[in-house]
Amino acid sequence: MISVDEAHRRLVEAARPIRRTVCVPLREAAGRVLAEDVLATRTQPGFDASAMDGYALQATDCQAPFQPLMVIGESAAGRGFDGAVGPGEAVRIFTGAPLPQGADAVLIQEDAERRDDGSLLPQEAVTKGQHVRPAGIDFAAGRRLLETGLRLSPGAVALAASGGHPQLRVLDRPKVAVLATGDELVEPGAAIGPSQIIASNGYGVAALVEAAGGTIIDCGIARDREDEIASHLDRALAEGCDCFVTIGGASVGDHDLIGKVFAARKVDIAFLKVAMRPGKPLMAGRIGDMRLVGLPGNPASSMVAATLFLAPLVRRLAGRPDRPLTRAAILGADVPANGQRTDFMRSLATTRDDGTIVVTPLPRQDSSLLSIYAAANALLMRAPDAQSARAGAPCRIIDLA
Ligand SMILES: Nc1nc2c(c(=O)[nH]1)N[C@H]1C(S)=C(S)[C@@H](COP(=O)(O)OP(=O)(O)OC[C@H]3O[C@@H](n4cnc5c(N)ncnc54)[C@H](O)[C@@H]3O)O[C@H]1N2
Ligand code: MOO
Repeated sequence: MISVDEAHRRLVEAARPIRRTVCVPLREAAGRVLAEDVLATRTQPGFDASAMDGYALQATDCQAPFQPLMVIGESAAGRGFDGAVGPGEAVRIFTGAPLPQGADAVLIQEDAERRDDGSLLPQEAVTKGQHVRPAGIDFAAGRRLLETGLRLSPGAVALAASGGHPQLRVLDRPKVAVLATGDELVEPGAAIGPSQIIASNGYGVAALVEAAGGTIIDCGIARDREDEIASHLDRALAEGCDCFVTIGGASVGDHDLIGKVFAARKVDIAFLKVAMRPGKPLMAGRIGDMRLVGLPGNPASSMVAATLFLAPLVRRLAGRPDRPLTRAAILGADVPANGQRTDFMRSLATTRDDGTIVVTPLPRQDSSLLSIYAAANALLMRAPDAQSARAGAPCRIIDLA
């Protein structure tokens, strides 16, 4: 049995992003990871542009004592003025419109008096370049706008659009096959016999995988037969899955077959047990590039192990940056001394006005209780052999939301 940290090193920290890439339209690009640099195909703005509504003119014509200027035309966004602005002249201009030739500044309309004869009398002086956005002030053609490996934010997507890209090449989503195992399992909504239960864990695990950037291949439910489980594994391998996840059958009972299947398929084992509660019977390994994760069957065990290991693994494979797993909090209640395994207690965390997070374990910690797991918004992490601790003591939590 190895520690949580060592298991994390072997499974998560050893993983590298997958190499498959796909092209996606911009509308689907947010949140994806760029697979190549994005260069500007154009200069932005492509022309000197007005930053304000007002009048384009020559700054030397807009100094006290002010003289009237003749307004010779208009430049609007999308429809520039064709002529040139000479001495004693001005052009009505709007935000985003091209600065006409000859002009070198914009007088905002609040500082301009239009007279009955149509001429313009400035009320304030302007400096050369005032309220003008020079061509290329945002970026020039050829500039690298976004770098390979970046996770695309909404702003980055907009920048790619402005750079002239209708689609982007991004990393493919890691393909994660999920197989529930157990003779007792039926799908939700199906007829359920005596001594059967509903296969619920896969739904929670799939949601975690998808939130981490993976895509799910739902293998359904396998009976407790080695050959049946192994054939799902073989198919996942043949389909080029990046990860094959089993649920249940990871422990030591006669019908717990995942270890046997791993052995039969010569899985390169990373670990077979982790010193944690819940989730001790957690297995991991690889065959070639495909990672295998055997999650324990108890619902809270499955979800805790998937939160701690599978989701960060998928983030890694997806090329997303790692996130710190834990954060600081204080205890909202006294807690007893811990045993030898790292304990992850299903808990409620609340944030005080001063930002302090206060965490209180829920009253029942049995790993079969999904009602408790779903009510929790955090896991209180207790180190192996931790002493009992009083309310108010510092601690670490893992967010579940
Ligand atoms: N003698 C020992 N017995 C057990 C040990 C041990 O060390 N020695 N470990 C216990 C721990 S800890 C856990 S956790 C469980 C996990 O064992 P398995 O991974 O083999 O899980 P199963 O036996 O297949 O199932 C356990 C439990 O969970 C239910 N289950 C299974 N799959 C699903 C699913 N997809 N959705 C909902 N519920 C599921 C299953 O019906 C069982 O009730 O082993 C302990 N035993
Ligand atoms: O750790 Mo099991 O995962 O205690 O229920």
